[in-house]
Amino acid sequence: MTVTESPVRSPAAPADESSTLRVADVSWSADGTLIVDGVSLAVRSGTLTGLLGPNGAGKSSLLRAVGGTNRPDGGVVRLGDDDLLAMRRRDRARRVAVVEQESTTDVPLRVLDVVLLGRTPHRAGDSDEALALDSLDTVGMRELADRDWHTLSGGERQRVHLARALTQQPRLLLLDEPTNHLDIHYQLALLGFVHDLGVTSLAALHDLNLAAAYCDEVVLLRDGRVAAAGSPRDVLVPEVIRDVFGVDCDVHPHPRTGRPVLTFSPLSG
Ligand SMILES: Nc1ncnc2c1ncn2[C@@H]1O[C@H](COP(=O)(O)OP(=O)(O)OP(=O)(O)O)[C@@H](O)[C@H]1O
Repeated sequence: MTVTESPVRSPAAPADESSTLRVADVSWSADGTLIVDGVSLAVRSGTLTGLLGPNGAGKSSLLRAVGGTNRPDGGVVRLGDDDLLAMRRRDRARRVAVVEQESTTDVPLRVLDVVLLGRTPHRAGDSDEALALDSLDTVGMRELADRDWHTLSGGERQRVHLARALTQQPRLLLLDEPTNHLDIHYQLALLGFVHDLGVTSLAALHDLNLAAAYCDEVVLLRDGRVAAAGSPRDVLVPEVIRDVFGVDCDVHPHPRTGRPVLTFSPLSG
C-alpha cells in the first residue's frame, strides 16, 4: 500500500456526529437460536472500532446485522441521522461498504471490474474508472488492474476487496477479518490505512495485538453479547482476556507507541 504503516496515531478527528454509528439493542436469530443478543455499541464518526471475541461469539453475524444482510429481529442501527435498517438496500449501499470473505464467482472478471462493482449503488459517472484505479493504487494493486480476478492470491483478493469498498466512497466501512490472508506488512498497512482514512469503521479482528495497535476503541463479544467495550488499554487487560478467551496474558506497553502488547499463555490453574 502507498500509505505508511506506522502504528503512531494521528490526532483525533474533531467531534462530528454526522457519521457516528449507533447500534441499539440489536438482536438476530438463526433457526430459532439467538445469535446476536441485544447488542448496543457506538463508533464515533471517523474512528475505527475493533470487534473482538472468541470463535462463534457472533462477530460476523453482528456485522451482517449492522450492514442489513442479516435482518435483525429487533433494535435500531443509525448512521448519523439515518436509520440504516429502515432504508432501501440501494440507499444503504450508498452509505455502507462491506469487506468480507466473499465467495468467488465463476464469471470471468478483471480486477478492475471487481473494483468498479463499488460504483454499482451510485449513478454511473465519467470518473468511476479513475476512482477505481486510484483505489487500486492505494492498496498497491494498480499494476494488476487487467489481471483475471481468479488468478489472484488470497491476500491480493483481500486488497482488491478493500479497493472495491473504497471505490464505493462509503460513510461506514464494515470489515470482517480484513487482515485474513495478509502478510505482516499488509496487515499493518491495511489497518493503518483504515484507521487514517477517517471513515467510521467497524472491523471484526482475531488478532488482539493488531486491535490494540490500530483501533481507537474495541468491543469484546461473548455469546452474542457485549462483554466489554472501551479503549484497548481499558478492555485488553489480563482479567478480561482470561474471562472471555480462557487464556492467561501479560500486557506490556509497546516500546515505541505505549499501546498495549499482549503475550499469551495457557491458563495456569
Ligand atoms: N445462518 C446461520 N444459521 C445458523 N447458525 C448460524 C448462522 N450464522 C451464524 N450461525 C452461528 O452463530 C454463531 C456465531 O457465528 P459468527 O460467524 O457470527 O461468529 P464469529 O464470532 O464471527 O466467529 P469466528 O470467529 O469463528 O469467525 C456460530 O455458532 C454460528 O454457527
